[in-house]
Amino acid sequence: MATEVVLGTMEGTQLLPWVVGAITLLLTVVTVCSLPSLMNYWWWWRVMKPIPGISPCYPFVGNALLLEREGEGYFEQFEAYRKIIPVQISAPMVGDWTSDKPFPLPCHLCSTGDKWRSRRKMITPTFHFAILNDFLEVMNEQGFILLEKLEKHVDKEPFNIFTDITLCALDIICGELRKLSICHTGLKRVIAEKVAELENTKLTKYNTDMNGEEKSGSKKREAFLDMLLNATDDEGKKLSYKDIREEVDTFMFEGHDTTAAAMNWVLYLLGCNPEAQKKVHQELDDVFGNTEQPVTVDDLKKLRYLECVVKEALRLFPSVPMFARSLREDCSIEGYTLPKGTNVLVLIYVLHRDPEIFPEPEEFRPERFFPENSKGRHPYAYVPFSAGPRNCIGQRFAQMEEKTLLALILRRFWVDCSQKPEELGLSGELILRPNKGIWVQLKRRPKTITE
Ligand code: HEM
Repeated sequence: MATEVVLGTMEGTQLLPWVVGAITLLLTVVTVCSLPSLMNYWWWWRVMKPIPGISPCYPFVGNALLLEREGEGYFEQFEAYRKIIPVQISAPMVGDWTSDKPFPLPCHLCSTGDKWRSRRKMITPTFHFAILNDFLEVMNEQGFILLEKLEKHVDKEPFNIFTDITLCALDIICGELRKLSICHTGLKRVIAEKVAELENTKLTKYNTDMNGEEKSGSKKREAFLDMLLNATDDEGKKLSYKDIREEVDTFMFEGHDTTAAAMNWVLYLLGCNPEAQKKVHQELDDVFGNTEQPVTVDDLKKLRYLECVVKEALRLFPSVPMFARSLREDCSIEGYTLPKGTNVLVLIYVLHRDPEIFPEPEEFRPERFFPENSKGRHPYAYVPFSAGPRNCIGQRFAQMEEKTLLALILRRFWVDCSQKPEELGLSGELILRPNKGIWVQLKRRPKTITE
């Protein structure tokens, strides 16, 4: 027994140097491997340190955990700093997705470099004026369906209008795709059917042309999907199934949530500001008289006050309240240098509340956007659709949809809203929306004749 204990101790003593050696080696490898990151972090820390911000901010721990993460509080905390505020998670060692690496989700919105450039070029014609005008028909169609849904609320209790508007926006952007949004197998089948349909159309067109017949006067309305199927890059290459699926996902997401939120905010703001609503009604009466005809492109051009209302609502409640960029070169803001590679968040919500540019920023004043009042305003002081080459590709589509649906709704109804700002449940996520909905009361406008 005593011999066994002595032998065991000797084996343990012989193993000890191996264990110590292995641990030392491991620590050396870890230190050498993390040295570049540590040096980089130290350098970053030194450069960012002079910028006043949320304190305390400890190395590696950062200060992001001190941020208010909910709704209005999230944005309000930034207003105190106004121009620039450094936030460290434990940057730059984590979360560096906006640089050269693609975002983990495959979509146009999140793609970078050559993929984004090529996609953007292919898709841009889809948003051409002439094509957008075709969408006006869909917007009117869906708008009238929405009006019928709203009819049952006239002269009744306040109700949450948010879902009705959102579903209408969804129907406009994707028509038959709506039912397939979460089912990619279904989408694949629709794409295959569309490809076959397209080939058929080409064949029919060829036969017709060969027979010297006149082209049919009724131009078939193209849906987004048809346009994506026809899009080609510089070398004439078409998008693959996977590419189309990615783009459909992007349009479904970007193309309805944003406009739906924006229209809801307009109804909320007009419901709380009867004087502005009266001006909208006056304009609608001037343009449409007593009729309920579908809205035309010419009508839209005449709705100038409504356009200012839409702009002012997007100032106060920008559907996309912030966006991120990675700096390609060093940048100087307010005398502080932000080094190349820094990830920055542009807080549109805060930018649009700068009292030097928009006096009494919390007030809803569509007149701010009258041409005479916008003169001299910095072009980047108001950027609900972002700016530069990565700005919103759907801006004109969104403005057309907003004005059309709002004209249809407000032509027929008077909107009342007594919801207080604190009852909105503002959520500062990717899209700025009221978590508790928009509660309005509808009254029929006396002048309109329902068809
Ligand atoms: C009121 C409505 C809308 C607002 C406020 C809005 C706002 C924005 C903003 C701020 C961006 C830049 C985001 C970023 O850089 O991270 C953006 C990008 C984009 N938007 Fe919109 N959007 C609206 C409607 C639409 C619609 C209707 C569509 C499509 C039908 C659309 C499609 C896109 C796409 C594809 C991008 C990415 C562009 C690119 O990176 O090349 N948006 N939008």
